[in-house]
Amino acid sequence: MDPLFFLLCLLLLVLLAVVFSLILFARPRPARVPLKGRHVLVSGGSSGIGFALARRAAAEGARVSILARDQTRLEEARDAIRLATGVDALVLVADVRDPAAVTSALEEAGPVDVLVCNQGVFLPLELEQQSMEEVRFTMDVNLMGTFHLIKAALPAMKRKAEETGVPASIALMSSQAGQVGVYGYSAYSASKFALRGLAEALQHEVIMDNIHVTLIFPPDTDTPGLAEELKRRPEITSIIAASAGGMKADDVAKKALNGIKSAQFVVPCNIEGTMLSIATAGLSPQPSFAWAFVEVMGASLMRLIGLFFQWNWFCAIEKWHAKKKCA
Ligand SMILES: NC(=O)C1=CN([C@@H]2O[C@H](COP(=O)(O)OP(=O)(O)OC[C@H]3O[C@@H](n4cnc5c(N)ncnc54)[C@H](OP(=O)(O)O)[C@@H]3O)[C@@H](O)[C@H]2O)C=CC1
Ligand SMILES: CCCCCCCCCCCCCCCC(=O)[C@@H](N)CO
Repeated sequence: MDPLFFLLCLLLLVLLAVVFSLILFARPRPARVPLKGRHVLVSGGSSGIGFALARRAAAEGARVSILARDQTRLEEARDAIRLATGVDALVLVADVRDPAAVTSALEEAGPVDVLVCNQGVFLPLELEQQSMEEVRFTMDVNLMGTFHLIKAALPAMKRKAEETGVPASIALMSSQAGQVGVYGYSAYSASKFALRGLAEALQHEVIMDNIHVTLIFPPDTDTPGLAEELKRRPEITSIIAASAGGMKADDVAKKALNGIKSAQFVVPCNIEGTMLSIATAGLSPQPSFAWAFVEVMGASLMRLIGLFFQWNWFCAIEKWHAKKKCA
């Protein structure tokens, strides 16, 4: 036999063995989380990505609740959702930093099938310049707020998932800055990386309750929040963020909702995001054997490409510093 042909056959056999073992071992097992007729609660549902998500969920026949601080913006969002879909969303006024307010909001809303923890603040600044008040505020809203939501929603969610036997979902809105640390985002990246630890641990704890955890990693997304952020974002932060491009809120919402429905653990939103997710797969749960295979095969290449990106970013930082010195 031709030795080259023999080697090719051997390679194919090894690859098939990998695929076959991943089909057997990929966990948690794949599931579908239906939306029609189910209760979807979106925190930060009055603006940007959260609003787009709530509207899409309503359009797919879900009962929707939106939670945020500002009642007027919530009511405007409710009216816009009604106009677009005919669905009357429930408005919940609460600050996620206040556990008592979150608990009573969830009592008012009733049992949830899909909890989307999407509220978030982003106040980019070099840590040396940033006040600890801003650091704490970022952690309180993005991380502690998410804990409060999950703690308040989980008992009733578990009961309902058990009674109905239909899979439920807890989705957390991270960011690509929750997969790679970025200049100006020390507080923000810390708060978003933390969500990953929370999500991985939580998935272990709730899998037997038929609850699937989903982590969403959007790039820069055109929202009222981003418009505010851009007024103060350091130039270098914007240069680095530009490597992943930008998206529209509705496109992110679509990706996110598809990820939730197919019970994916990690949901990247664009091509750069997919590469980033392969590079940072770590030990995260992976229900899809096909994606598990892509992760196994892509790991070293994506590490290499990631190092080139880091090279590029450090060059940009050096150049920017040199320019600042000359001026
Ligand atoms: N836009 C982007 O470029 C990206 C955004 N993300 C993440 O997506 C999520 C949504 O972002 P985006 O749509 O841009 O944000 P927006 O600023 O447009 O909207 C934020 C929403 O969160 C609510 N919110 C903020 N603070 C609190 C709080 N303390 N309690 C309750 N609700 C609160 C706001 O309402 P109110 O102020 O009335 O409380 C609003 O509904 C965030 O988690 C963000 O980190 C991730 C990657 C990129
Ligand atoms: C291995 C291949 C790597 C591929 C490229 C990776 C590029 C990463 C860029 C990170 C950008 C972070 C933007 C965060 C946006 C955000 O969260 C703020 N707008 C706040 O809302």
